[in-house]
Amino acid sequence: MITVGVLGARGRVGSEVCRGVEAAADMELVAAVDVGDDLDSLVTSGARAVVDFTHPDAVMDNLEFCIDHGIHAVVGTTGFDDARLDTLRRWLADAPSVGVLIAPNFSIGAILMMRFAAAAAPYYESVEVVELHHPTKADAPSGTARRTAELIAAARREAGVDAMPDATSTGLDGARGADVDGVRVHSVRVRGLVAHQEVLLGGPGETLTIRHDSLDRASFVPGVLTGVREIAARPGLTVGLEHVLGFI
Ligand SMILES: NC(=O)C1=CN([C@@H]2O[C@H](COP(=O)(O)OP(=O)(O)OC[C@H]3O[C@@H](n4cnc5c(N)ncnc54)[C@H](OP(=O)(O)O)[C@@H]3O)[C@@H](O)[C@H]2O)C=CC1
Ligand SMILES: O=C(O)C1=N[C@H](C(=O)O)C[C@H](O)C1
Repeated sequence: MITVGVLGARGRVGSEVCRGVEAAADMELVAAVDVGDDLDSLVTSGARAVVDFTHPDAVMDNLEFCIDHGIHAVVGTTGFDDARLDTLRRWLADAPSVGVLIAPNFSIGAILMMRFAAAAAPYYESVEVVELHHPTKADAPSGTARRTAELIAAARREAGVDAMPDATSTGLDGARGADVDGVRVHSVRVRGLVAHQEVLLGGPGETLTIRHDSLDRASFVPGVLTGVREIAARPGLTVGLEHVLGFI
């Protein structure tokens, strides 16, 4: 049995993960922690792995605690830039048996969408990302959109593709979205939505649209459980569930 603690256990995704862990025959939910609860319960309950779906402002403190206490971590919380990833690598260097998996998106469709977008990106003059989420989301753009834009930019750099055409010279600030590595990312926040993304690619006389929809937060749970099962065998830092799934 893998003993699992969940951080953010009363949240939208954390509560789904708790249900998933409880339903898994090879796992036991030993700690369900949210704001106001003591992180020490992760240690006293004997959690071998922790799942974190909390808040970008909270996740680094949680991870420092887990690494210090030799607990593996599977992390869905967003907000990881290069500086944060470097900090994690430094902490993990002092705890060589601990594994941390950071995944901007745990749904299989989103991972495939990112890979399809990166594969198609060098073949089109223009590529832009539109992400659409519920209005209670803390961050913009989404972690998934950032990662998608970075993958697109890397694929285009590697292929030696020219910069995208854009004649915009006047207008309102923000109208062209955020610039992530030279790729425009647009964030929509609308009540009723869960998590959705479109990658729009265009060349002379044609467009290609790659779209993924998470219609229910249950879409994230199988990927999280896979991460929990695999993390003990992956010491150090892993970024992206695709590595665990063997896509890369
Ligand atoms: N990688 C992926 O596949 C996915 C990632 N996410 C990301 O996961 C994160 C959480 O999303 P979501 O579930 O929608 O958010 P919610 O706000 O619904 O849930 C977060 C929960 O964590 C609690 N929390 C905040 N700080 C702490 C802390 N220090 N210790 C323990 N619990 C804490 C919150 O409490 P309170 O409300 O009182 O602040 C809340 O109950 C976001 O960063 C989101 O972008 C979301 C979906 C999929
Ligand atoms: O906050 C959310 O809801 C989601 N967050 C992740 C992100 O920022 O990419 C994953 C998914 O989009 C849902």
